[in-house]
Amino acid sequence: MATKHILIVPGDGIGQEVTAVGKKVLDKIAAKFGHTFTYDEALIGHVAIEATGNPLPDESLEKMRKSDAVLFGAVGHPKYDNDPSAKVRPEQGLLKMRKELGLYANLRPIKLFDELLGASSIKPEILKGADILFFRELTGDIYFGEKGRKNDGDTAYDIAEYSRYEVERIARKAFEAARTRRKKLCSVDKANVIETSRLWREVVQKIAPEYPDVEVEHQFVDATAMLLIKDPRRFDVVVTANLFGDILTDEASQIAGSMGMLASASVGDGTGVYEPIHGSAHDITGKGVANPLASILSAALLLDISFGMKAESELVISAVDQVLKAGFRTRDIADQQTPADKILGTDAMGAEVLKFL
Ligand SMILES: NC(=O)C1=CN([C@@H]2O[C@H](COP(=O)(O)OP(=O)(O)OC[C@H]3O[C@@H](n4cnc5c(N)ncnc54)[C@H](O)[C@@H]3O)[C@@H](O)[C@H]2O)C=CC1
Ligand SMILES: CC(C)CC(=O)C(=O)O
Ligand SMILES: [Mg+2]
Repeated sequence: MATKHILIVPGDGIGQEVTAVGKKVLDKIAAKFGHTFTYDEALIGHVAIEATGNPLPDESLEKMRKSDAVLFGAVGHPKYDNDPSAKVRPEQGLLKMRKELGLYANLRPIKLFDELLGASSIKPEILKGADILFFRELTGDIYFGEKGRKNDGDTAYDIAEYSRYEVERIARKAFEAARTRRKKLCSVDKANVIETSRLWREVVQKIAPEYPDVEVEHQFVDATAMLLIKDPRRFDVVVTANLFGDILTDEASQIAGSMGMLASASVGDGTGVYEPIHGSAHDITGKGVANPLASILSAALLLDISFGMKAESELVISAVDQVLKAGFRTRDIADQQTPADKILGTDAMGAEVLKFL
């Protein structure tokens, strides 16, 4: 029995809707296992800009630092997406949170629940058994380098930068994880063109002999985008830079059936942040149809990684599995065969998961 303090940071759009469900799952787990989870909430993103003018107020950051773990939703608002001139933006809050908390490793498990074989647009025989763990570097690359305009605003630039140290620490995490899985590591870069990628490959090649039990391959990012769809089962652990990891994992979400299925853990030097890989999804915000399973599975990662509560985490994953086996679906993972009465909204899906906890 443990006492833990969890910060709930729903953010914007469907972040609000799905994080509320993730919190209910944590509550139920605490009650079932006799743990005491205390909670607080903090602002980030558009809601924080509206309230304070700042996408990540100091107060939110302080609360994050003092918590044992953070359950985060998403940031983003249509108002900014189509206004390239906006200087203060919700996404700045997210990037600052990652940088300030030293969250350099973003683990994105691509796990296909068997019941969802039909939900993907990829053929079931190609998909069955796919199980990939992405390590996306999260505090470097083009997202954090100097950016700006010159020539009276007619030319824009973003600088991508990686140090040897930054590459090595994420690569080591990926090697360690591969050791506990199928012992295969694919390092993804664009070393045929990009200098940061050449450093990336050099570092991975240099430390690889320290992990002789792990089979390493290097792939270019463009080929990887193709191979993920052609033969997803060829991958075990994948390690890559921030931008490539962002794009490839949205693509890989189709292996799991939907963006609404993919959870992630952002970890590093300080408090771990657990977050769906999806954004604030303006197109479905407020409709009550968002899939809460990514937030629920993020809560499962939180229990496992930040609290060392393996049994609790496994129970959450098994509850999701049972709900899918019982035939319940949110709209994004329903297919032609799903009866209308099995297609649930966000809260109803959450309620079904709670029944199995
Ligand atoms: N981690 C974060 O906070 C992220 C924030 N964003 C922000 O989110 C906003 C929207 O960006 P988009 O490119 O539309 O990406 P998105 O991930 O929000 O949505 C992409 C598509 O997936 C669907 N989708 C996403 N999550 C879902 C769920 N749980 N259940 C059912 N369907 C789901 C959406 O309806 C949409 O059609 C932007 O402002 C963007 O900057 C985008 C990605 C990540
Ligand atoms: C604002 C973006 C960096 C968020 C995103 O797309 C992600 O983290 O996956
Ligand atoms: Mg993304």
